[in-house]
Amino acid sequence: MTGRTKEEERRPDRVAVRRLRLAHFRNYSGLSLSLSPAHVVLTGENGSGKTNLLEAVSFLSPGRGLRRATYPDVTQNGAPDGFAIHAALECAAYGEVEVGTGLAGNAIGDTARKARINGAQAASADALLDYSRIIWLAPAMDGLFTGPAADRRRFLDRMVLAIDTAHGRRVLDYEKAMRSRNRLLTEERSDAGWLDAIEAQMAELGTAIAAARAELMHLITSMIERLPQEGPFPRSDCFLEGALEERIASTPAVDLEEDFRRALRDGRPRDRAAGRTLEGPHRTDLIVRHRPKSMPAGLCSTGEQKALLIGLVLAHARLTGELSGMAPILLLDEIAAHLDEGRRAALFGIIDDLGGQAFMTGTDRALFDALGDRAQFFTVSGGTLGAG
Ligand SMILES: Nc1ncnc2c1ncn2[C@@H]1O[C@H](COP(=O)(O)OP(=O)(O)OP(=O)(O)O)[C@@H](O)[C@H]1O
Repeated sequence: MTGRTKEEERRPDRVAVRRLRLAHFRNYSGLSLSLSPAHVVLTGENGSGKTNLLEAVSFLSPGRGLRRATYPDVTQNGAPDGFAIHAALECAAYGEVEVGTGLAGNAIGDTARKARINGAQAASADALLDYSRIIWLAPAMDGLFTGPAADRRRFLDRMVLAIDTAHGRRVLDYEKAMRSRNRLLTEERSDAGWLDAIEAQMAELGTAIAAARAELMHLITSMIERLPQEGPFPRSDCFLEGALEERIASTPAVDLEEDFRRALRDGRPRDRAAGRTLEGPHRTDLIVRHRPKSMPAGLCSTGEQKALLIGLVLAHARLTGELSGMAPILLLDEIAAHLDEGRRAALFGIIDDLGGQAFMTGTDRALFDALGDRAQFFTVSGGTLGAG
């Protein structure tokens, strides 16, 4: 007997950043911070380093973080030896673990960022997903529903990490194979055998990517169904517009991988003329509709889009917690300032209920007063932190 109720047994474990050290990251020459497991509120003037700190935490997951910055950009101006981020994470499931990441020297590119777990180099930054899940919401995402499909695809692919930690790597491998195919097609006498091999790889990866996205859509839709009808953030209807994903839903019996491979082969003259691959999961779009208004998200007002996005991100956070067993660390950049008092209180209630540690920023400390001792407060100024 554990003495825990069924409800408690289902609750994901809290993962908390207990120590954070930064070296040469953005405007932080060096930072050493001890934290309690409570939420973290960072307030300070514009340009003081609040978002930079959230960005550093976002680098404790694979990918290019909440700003999608290049690694030279996040390295402090003038620092010759790259940047380093170290954190001690605490979780009931594994105790405490030291994770680290950084970039040495002038290395650039997605594969260059290294990850260390308890001092040992990991095969890739994907290993960080075994110790925490990090989900963010930042002002840069405000145009998600009106901007390019590529941004929504990236958002979608990050959501898929909730069910498949290898998904990000698969997407990168697919894109690399596609770039090789595009290059080969432009050559005057391209090697047909080589093209066959690349297309077979694209078909295998592309079908797996589409299947994982379709599965995620199914799960997120069921999660949204379980949320209260009259919550503070509107519910969304999400679906995928993409040939492969649609066929997975409508004709599951077909051998999609073989179909896609054949489509790529048959499409060579068309793609050669276009100078790029015109069919595949790299063209998929995530369509989001505002359910109460029955309207495409892109047609909603700025405030409505923001509320819809918050709702979607919180639904994803809940799903991630349920599937991984770890309540995600939330990075909420400049969110509280855009909400009225009622919605702000509701947001604080939801993040408590999700069970994870949340990092929040704003210029006005008073907006977070309601958190009381559920949060630790810091003021940020010129890349240094003081008690808030
Ligand atoms: N590579 C870098 N090296 C040194 N400083 C940098 C680097 N990149 C950005 N900065 C500085 O970091 C500061 C911005 O910090 P940040 O975006 O975290 O501000 P913020 O506190 O979130 O501000 P706001 O309230 O305006 O969003 C700017 O002054 C910028 O010049």
